[in-house]
Amino acid sequence: MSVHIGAKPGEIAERVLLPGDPLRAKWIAETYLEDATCYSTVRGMLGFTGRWNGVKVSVQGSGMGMPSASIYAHELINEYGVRSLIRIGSCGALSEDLKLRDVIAANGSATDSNMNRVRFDGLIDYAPVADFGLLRASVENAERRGVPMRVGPVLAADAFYTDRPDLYDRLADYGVLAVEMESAALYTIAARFKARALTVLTVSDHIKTGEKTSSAEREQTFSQMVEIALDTIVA
Ligand SMILES: O=P(O)(O)O[C@H]1O[C@H](CO)[C@@H](O)[C@H]1O
Ligand SMILES: O=c1cc[nH]c(=O)[nH]1
Repeated sequence: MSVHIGAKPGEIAERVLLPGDPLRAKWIAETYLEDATCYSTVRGMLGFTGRWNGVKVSVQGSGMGMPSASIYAHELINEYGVRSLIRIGSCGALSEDLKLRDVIAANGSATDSNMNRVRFDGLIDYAPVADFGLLRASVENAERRGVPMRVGPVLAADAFYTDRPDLYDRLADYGVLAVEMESAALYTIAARFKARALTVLTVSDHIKTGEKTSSAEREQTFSQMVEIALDTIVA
């Protein structure tokens, strides 16, 4: 077991889905995975392993924000040998032409986090990007399922409640689709340790219109995103 994950060696698959919400992990395990078992309850950040289309897959809660998600990505890759990670999260739409429940694949991730400035001594603005193979497979799987998934950059923000909504407008002008809180750290850690990562998101709220889904809907109803991610992680 690692410090933050209570699994024994071999209990976690090489392919992992990462919802921020541990109860979304539980719902996915119970709804989609065959023979799912819970391998970790450490800090309530639940993790499960089962099979999707006969292939071993794990689903691990990663918490909210880049410090939390970084811990899970680091330990999964370095202590459990995980090779492919797909974050499946909720996000706030910045782009006017997105609506509630639209699905997005994040090909790149802008961020206001200081983590990569520390990594590169403030000398480089590192560009965290998705693994191209996973991204391409997710597009193919979305098309096969008839889901009109958008592909584009997102913002990984440190703060959920921002004092700078003007920056969201500026980012939208530059084609940034939505805001969430983990993708930049996931892409960076996967690159550093030679793993593959992708982020697929569902629009849970719209920053411009104020429309929003409930917390129960965010936990248990974003099924198109989950199905695309499952098809992609086993591809
Ligand atoms: O729904 P999840 O995966 O937690 O993702 C989004 O929701 C949380 C904020 O409500 C942040 O973690 C953000 O990235
Ligand atoms: O990080 C997030 C997630 C969902 N909605 C937001 O506005 N921000």
